Amino acid sequence: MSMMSMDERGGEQHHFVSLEQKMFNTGPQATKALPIAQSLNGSSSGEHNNYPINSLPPHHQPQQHNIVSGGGGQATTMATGDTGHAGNVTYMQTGMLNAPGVSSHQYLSTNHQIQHHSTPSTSMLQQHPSQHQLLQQQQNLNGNGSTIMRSSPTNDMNQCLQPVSEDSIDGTLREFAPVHHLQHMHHIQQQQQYSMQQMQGPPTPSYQQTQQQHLQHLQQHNQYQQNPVMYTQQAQPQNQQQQLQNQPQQTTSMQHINESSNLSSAGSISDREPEQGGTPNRPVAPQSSTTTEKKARKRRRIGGEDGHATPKQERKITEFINKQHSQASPKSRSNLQQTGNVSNGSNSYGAGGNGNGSGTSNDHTSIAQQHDVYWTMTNNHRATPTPTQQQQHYSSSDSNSNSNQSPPGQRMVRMIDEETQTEAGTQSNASSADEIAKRDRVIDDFRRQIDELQAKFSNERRKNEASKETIKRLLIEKNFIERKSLRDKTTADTPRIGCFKTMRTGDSFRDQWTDGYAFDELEKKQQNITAERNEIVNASALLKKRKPLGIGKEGTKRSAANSLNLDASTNGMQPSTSSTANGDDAIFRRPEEPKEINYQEYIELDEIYKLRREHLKKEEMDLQIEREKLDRERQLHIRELKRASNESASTYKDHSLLNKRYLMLCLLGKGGFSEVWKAFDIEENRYVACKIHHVNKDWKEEKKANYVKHAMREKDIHKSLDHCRIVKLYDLFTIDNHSFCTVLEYCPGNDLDFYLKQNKQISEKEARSIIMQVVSALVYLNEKKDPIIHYDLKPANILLESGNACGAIKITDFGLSKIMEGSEADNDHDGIELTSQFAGTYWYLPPETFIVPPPKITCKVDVWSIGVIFYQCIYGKKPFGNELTQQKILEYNTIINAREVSFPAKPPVSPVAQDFIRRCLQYKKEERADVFELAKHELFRPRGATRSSAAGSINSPSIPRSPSVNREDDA
Ligand SMILES: Nc1ncnc2c1ncn2[C@@H]1O[C@H](COP(=O)(O)OP(=O)(O)OP(=O)(O)O)[C@@H](O)[C@H]1O
Repeated sequence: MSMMSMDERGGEQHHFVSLEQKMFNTGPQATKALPIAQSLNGSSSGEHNNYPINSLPPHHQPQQHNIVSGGGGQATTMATGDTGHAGNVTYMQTGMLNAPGVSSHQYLSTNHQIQHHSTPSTSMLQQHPSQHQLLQQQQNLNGNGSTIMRSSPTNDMNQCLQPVSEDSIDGTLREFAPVHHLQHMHHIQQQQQYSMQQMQGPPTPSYQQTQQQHLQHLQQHNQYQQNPVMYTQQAQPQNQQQQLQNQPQQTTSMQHINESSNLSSAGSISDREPEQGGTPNRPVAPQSSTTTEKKARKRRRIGGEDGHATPKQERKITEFINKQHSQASPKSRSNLQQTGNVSNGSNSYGAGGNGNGSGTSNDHTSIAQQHDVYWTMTNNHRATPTPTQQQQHYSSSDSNSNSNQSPPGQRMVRMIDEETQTEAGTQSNASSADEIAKRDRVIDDFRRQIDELQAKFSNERRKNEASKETIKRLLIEKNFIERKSLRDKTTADTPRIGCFKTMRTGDSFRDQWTDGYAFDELEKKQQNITAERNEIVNASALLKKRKPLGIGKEGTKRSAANSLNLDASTNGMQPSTSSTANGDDAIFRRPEEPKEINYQEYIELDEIYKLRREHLKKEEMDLQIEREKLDRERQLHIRELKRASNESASTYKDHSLLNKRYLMLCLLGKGGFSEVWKAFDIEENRYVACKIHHVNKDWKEEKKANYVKHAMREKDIHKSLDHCRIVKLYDLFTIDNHSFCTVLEYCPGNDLDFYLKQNKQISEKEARSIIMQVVSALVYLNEKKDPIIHYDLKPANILLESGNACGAIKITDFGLSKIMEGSEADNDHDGIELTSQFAGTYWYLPPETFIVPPPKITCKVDVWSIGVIFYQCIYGKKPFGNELTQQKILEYNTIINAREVSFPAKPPVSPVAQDFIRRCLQYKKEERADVFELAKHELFRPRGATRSSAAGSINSPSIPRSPSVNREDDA
């Protein structure tokens, strides 16, 4: 029965409530049962006194299973039925047993009563006390009565998971269970008969027989309890054989069972009954409502109409498995895990039981809920049970006593009777047995599939975990190698490039940079060049003095004479001096009179000096390049020294795994209150940049709160952004009380600031490419419903993916960004309040942000920043306050006075680029271009597009185009 029909069957439930009431209304006989069982268990509470239930074979335990595993009798009480037999007598009993203060032994006692009641010749109510005596005797005979009779709650939980309801999808169990059940019931019956005799006279030999049989039976049960799997496996082949190979025998056997004890049907009936409509008076259609067919129907629901599982059905089973596994008691869960077959129930009795009702895990809850309701109702009725109700309850468990029942009980009896008849009809139907066998095979197939999937899944999970571990290990290994090579390189470079040395300055010690030998070498080279240049200058001057007179006019006349005066020792570079024999002359040497050189010699020397000068110039240029290169190396070297120093001082240096997934690899950089780590996300298998924000412990609470507020706002803004030119924010998590981490898309390469420091300036083309991408990102930010002002656009926040100016860029750091919410955005001249004046980087902020009090700001703040960045890229310096510090900029009101931008003559820059810069750096924000205007600027017009169309467009360039300065791509 579906959950729906369960709900719809409120009346039926009520019916069982009535039965429950009856059960409580047992009169003196019934009340005797409780103390008896309690005394057996030595417990007064009776909560877990499972005296009889433990002595029952597993197939007797659906009710008990429900009782115990329900943990209060709620959730799993109805676990037996994928058909949700709310109208099941068993459920009713179970529900009752779940009640506080009502123990399972009560149920069992009652159950036994039911069995006795089924014997027409005996009155159950009379027999009950003697039954208890018999059982006590039985315990004594066993000598192990306590073990058999009592069980811990945990055992009960295990038993719960071991199944055994009539709904079991394991046909074998189905066959096995009733036999065992019947045998047991039969023994009890015999015992009861004997007890009757005993009251009349001494024990008879038949009692001995009975006792022996019962002993055997109890042993059998013990065997099952000790090892349900083995027990089941032993039982299974016989039953399978019966099913698959010898259908007639099976039928006979079943008939025999029914003949030998009609009690056998009690258990089955209780489960099947609701399938017949839940109304006892409803006529039973023999063909359609046979037990086997109902079983088959249940299986069909589990296995599919055609006997093949659909994915959905498979999933359902899996769900059940998972759910059941999660519902199982810790002990039983561990048992299941130990088997390595959590959800598989195909091989063992117990497991089969677990698989029982596998398609109904979802139903369990609802059934349990119903049960809950039921139990509430039951409790309400407990106070006023009536004898009739009790009678009805007993009747409901007895399939053969319908003829003797009072009208309310008769309904149930009739139901049971119909069920019994149906079963008999079923047993004679060989084709149904075939069907069952077929279904069983299908179910086995499903179980195998589930096994395989489970195995596959756990295997994949294991592999996945192993892969993660391997990736982590390899990354760490690689990182160790990289760190070592970086360290080695730094160490090797240090003497050449330089290092920080701790120097004393006044009272304090400071790290001071000391250049390495490469700089000394460069200096020496420079000195040599300078000396050589001086020599050439002097020699050239002398040569001019010795210039043959005739040159030009009478050069040829003197050339011959001068040629003799050349001093070989000076190699034509120095004016020659010669000493005379005179000692005075030797001491006070007088420069000799320059000897005359001939015209030819003069020309040659002059040529040589010129060439040498040119050569020196080239050498000096090379030296300059070398120096610049060395400067860059020094920058990198210093950066690496600082980075390595910060890295080794960081708490995350030992490859910390943050948030269980981010493996810290190397420190990328350290900002004011943050450090950015290159990390690997082992969940997503990608590199990320983890920006760890540290809140200073010594800060006042207000400052801390403000910092966190900003960070959270940054996160909120940033997380909503998705644009290829904007670094993505993946995650944010707290690390401890003073730090949290934002996880960003990793951008290999440097930021533009570092690149510009390295290269001073870049070509207009490269700069244009970068600016075009930045504008594209800004357009995106401005097209949002609530536009966003970045407010901190600067080269340091433009990341170069390829590490140079030729590739893609991404903008980052939304720490100062602002949302222009609602209507504010609509009014271009209005804007939003500037709440964080003087935050940001002053060289890149527009004049309005320095005015006190500040006017409202708009997205044109970012437009100004773009103008400054573009200018800096192509001219290698900032347009305003280039040489000043932030402090000085404030002091001198540099930006407030930045009314007009001027362009250096060099390098030559196209007027379009200059116009673009002018449009950005308009002093008044009202006259400044907005982002959309910039996006349409002629600067970004593709090559080949006609200028004429653009000339009169929105840009209306304020400067006429100079024919001499063209854009590079005009050519
Ligand atoms: N997503 C990223 N991918 C790669 N490197 C990054 C990323 N974000 C930042 N970095 C690098 O990390 C370093 C530090 O970044 P951070 O933003 O903290 O620097 P900062 O701007 O100097 O600090 P602050 O945020 O205090 O202004 C920089 O070198 C930057 O290039």
